[in-house]
Amino acid sequence: MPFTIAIDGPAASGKGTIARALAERFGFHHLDTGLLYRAVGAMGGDPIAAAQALSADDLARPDLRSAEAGQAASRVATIPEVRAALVDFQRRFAARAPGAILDGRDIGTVICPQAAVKLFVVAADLTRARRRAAELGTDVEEMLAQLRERDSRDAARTTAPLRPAEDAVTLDTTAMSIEDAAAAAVRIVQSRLS
Ligand SMILES: Nc1ncnc2c1ncn2[C@@H]1O[C@H](COP(=O)(O)OP(=O)(O)O)[C@@H](O)[C@H]1O
Ligand SMILES: Nc1ccn([C@@H]2O[C@H](COP(=O)(O)OP(=O)(O)O)[C@@H](O)[C@H]2O)c(=O)n1
Repeated sequence: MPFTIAIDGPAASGKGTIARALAERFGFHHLDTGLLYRAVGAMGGDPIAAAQALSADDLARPDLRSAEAGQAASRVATIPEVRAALVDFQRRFAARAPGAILDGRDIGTVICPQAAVKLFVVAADLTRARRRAAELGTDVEEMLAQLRERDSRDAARTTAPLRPAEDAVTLDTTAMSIEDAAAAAVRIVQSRLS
């Protein structure tokens, strides 16, 4: 049975960074599920048709990491049919041997409720805004407002809202370096692998 790790949490909390570190350490596959929604938002037109037609190649678009793509993703992510069209791709990925790590918003609650390990990665709003603004070279105050808007939309939607699974371990990375956060996540996974 492949080993699945679910990593959820608000924007720019450090999910992808931790997921990549775990993928490297344990030799597991990694899927940044946010790219699926970013690609659907970026494709324009009917988002439901875009989600149904999505292919892995669409995830390679260079413009998906922008703040605008994140906002567009968050808007299409409220549409139940968009979410339904993306479930199979994520679950097929989650079944890849020897193990798969998926990061997003609803992995531990909807996509992979049976995941062996569920992390809910959080950090203070301003910390997250500073990190993402540094990453994109944009203004911190503007990023803070954007992240707050996106996080509240993600948490308020009726379908697959952003929330920790009952059995998720919460990891607050506010005061952690990237190395500390990765080491903490590795320890959590190792405790479940043994
Ligand atoms: N613990 C940390 N300390 C400092 N910077 C971090 C930490 N974790 C992630 N980052 C940086 O913050 C930004 C957002 O991290 P990322 O892993 O992409 O977040 P998410 O996947 O949750 O959106 C990236 O530039 C990343 O390098
Ligand atoms: N599994 C997921 C992943 C992303 N999303 C949506 O897609 C947007 C972008 O996700 P992302 O993970 O790329 O965003 P960041 O956390 O990297 O900023 C989120 O704000 C959500 O609205 C989702 O609804 N479900």
